[in-house]
Amino acid sequence: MAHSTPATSDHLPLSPSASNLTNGKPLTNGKPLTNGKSLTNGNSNKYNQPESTHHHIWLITGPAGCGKSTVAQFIAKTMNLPYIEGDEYHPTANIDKMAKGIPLSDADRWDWLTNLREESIRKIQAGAQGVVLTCSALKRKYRDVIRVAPYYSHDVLVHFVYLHAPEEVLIARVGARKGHYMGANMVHSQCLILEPPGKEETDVITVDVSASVEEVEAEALAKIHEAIKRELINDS
Ligand SMILES: Nc1ncnc2c1ncn2[C@@H]1O[C@H](COP(=O)(O)OP(=O)(O)O)[C@@H](O)[C@H]1O
Ligand SMILES: O=C(O)[C@H](O)[C@@H](O)[C@H](O)[C@H](O)COP(=O)(O)O
Repeated sequence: MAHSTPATSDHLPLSPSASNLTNGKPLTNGKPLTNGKSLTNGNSNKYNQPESTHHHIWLITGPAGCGKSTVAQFIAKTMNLPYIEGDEYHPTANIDKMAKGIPLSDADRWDWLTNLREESIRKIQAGAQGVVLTCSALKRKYRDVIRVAPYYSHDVLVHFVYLHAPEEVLIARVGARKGHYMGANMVHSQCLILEPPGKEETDVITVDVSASVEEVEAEALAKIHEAIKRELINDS
């Protein structure tokens, strides 16, 4: 994937950079994608979710080993939505760095984050009802990069599903995972910079992932359904 010169670490990349998929143009002209029609039709619809008039970015977030990929694949499959694996969008330089145990800097992350936002919007514009995206999004300013998605595509709602567990649980899970560039030695650096979402971040659903995979998946799905129902109430 081609990447432009990274944005500097002291500003948020609110505008698309040269590498963005839209050539710097907003992805919509401010028109809702649905013309006000419902995107789904009750719980038995093909999306397996409550009726919604919005498109969604469901960002599954948290440090390495918290279960982002595991939970995201389940949610995407259950809700019949495309899955964007954030790890696949890192430039080689980032992967090489992480594989050597060197934490990424803010500057290393900006283009990655904007690309994830762009790819999410592109999939929605191509017809997806929503997307399920994995990204550690450890700091609030990283989450804010995704939060500006509605600026480019007005009816998109961004939700974060924040998976958390004690550091020792994360270290054990990353240590047991095979074939991933991220070593267990990286978990501590991630926990050091982690800014857990505060109460003011009202678009965040929090799930304790100390429980079994099945329990965590069920809780995340139930909380997503509740969030969609809350939207319906707010819209009415
Ligand atoms: N709730 C859970 N209980 C036990 N093991 C889990 C749980 N969730 C994920 N795992 C395992 O932990 C490891 C890390 O999960 P993964 O989904 O790759 O996390 P992330 O994408 O956040 O780094 C994987 O080997 C996965 O099978
Ligand atoms: O599965 C994992 O182990 C993580 O998702 C991991 O790959 C990593 O956290 C980011 O992709 C790197 O970015 P950050 O340093 O911003 O977390």
